[in-house]
Amino acid sequence: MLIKDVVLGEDAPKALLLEKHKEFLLSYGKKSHMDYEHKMTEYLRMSGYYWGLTALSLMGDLEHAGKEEILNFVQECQNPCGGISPAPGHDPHLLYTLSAVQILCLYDALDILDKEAIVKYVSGLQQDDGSFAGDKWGEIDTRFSFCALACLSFVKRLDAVNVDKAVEYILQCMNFDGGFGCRPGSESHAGQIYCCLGSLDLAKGDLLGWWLSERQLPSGGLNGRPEKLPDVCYSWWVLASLSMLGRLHWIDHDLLRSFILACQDSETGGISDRPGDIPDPFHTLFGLAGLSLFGDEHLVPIHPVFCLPYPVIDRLGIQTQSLH
Ligand SMILES: COc1ccc(S(=O)(=O)N2Cc3cc(-c4ccc(C=O)o4)ccc3N(Cc3cncn3C)C[C@H]2Cc2ccc(O)cc2)cc1
Ligand SMILES: [Zn+2]
Repeated sequence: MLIKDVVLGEDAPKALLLEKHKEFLLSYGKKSHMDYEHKMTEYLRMSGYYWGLTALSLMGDLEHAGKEEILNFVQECQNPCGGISPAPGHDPHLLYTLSAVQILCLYDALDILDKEAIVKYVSGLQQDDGSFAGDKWGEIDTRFSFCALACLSFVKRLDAVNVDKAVEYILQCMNFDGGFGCRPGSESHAGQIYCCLGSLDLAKGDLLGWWLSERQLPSGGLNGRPEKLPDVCYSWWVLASLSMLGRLHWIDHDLLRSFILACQDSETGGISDRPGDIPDPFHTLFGLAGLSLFGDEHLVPIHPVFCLPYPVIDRLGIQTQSLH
């Protein structure tokens, strides 16, 4: 059977180009040609900051990013309803509320936001069936369950929502193949698995561990679903999920490491989804995060549920259920 995969070129990077990635992230958005891309990614700006800043934090370089400017940006994006927008003038959404909270955790600056307002916004998005809408427009997705429960965990207010109903709903999204989808009956996807496991933070199961380990291809890369091409960001979704399941060793670390290293851009720095593609902060974070989960000696260890460096989680004194 033909397996969809890529081939790692002989000239692909074999070492982690840390300094290049720091340059890539610190200069991202400063270049003139960024005007168009900058405008076109305004709708995800808050998440873009989270991805870039967390990647820098993994490389121990957060202090070189403009803290004051970023904290002001976050404050500008909080709405009276308590929700946070991706950029000033955009609607608040759970995705960007989580990104903002994660950014503030990185800087130990949660206090600059109205926490009660955030709690009210997040709890107000839970539906009768336990699911969460992403914003006032009502799209339901297990990604938003994760955003809600992670946000409330950071501010230690999980009591503000019906966690049992949230878990009950997520379990309804578990498929026959052990995976999870966006809503009951939706196809299994590694990203949703990450979100559901993170939300549940309880589920175990060889069936799911097996489905996840089956994501590794001969190139060493991981795909998000059977028959799909490998992609660096699945290194995170799959590995973080396996880490939560206590089955991280079910993936060949060396093979995946060589795939991630091959996805680095040795010219500009940054990591792309597959070898030879354009790098971006999103894949740079999740490539580094995958290596961090493997315990790369050059990277700060990352928490598999909160996707933030362990020192940040430890400093916040947040306990997550020990899964193994
Ligand atoms: C360039 O095309 C996209 C497509 C989807 C998105 S997204 O916001 O819905 N999103 C995150 C994402 C971000 C980027 C990206 C480029 C530049 C930057 C600056 O910070 O970030 C690129 C891709 C991307 N995707 C799409 C993707 C990645 N790998 C395969 N695909 C199809 C993921 C997508 C969904 C998402 C995942 C995690 C998350 O925390 C938020 C959103 C963004 C740009
Ligand atoms: Zn990707």
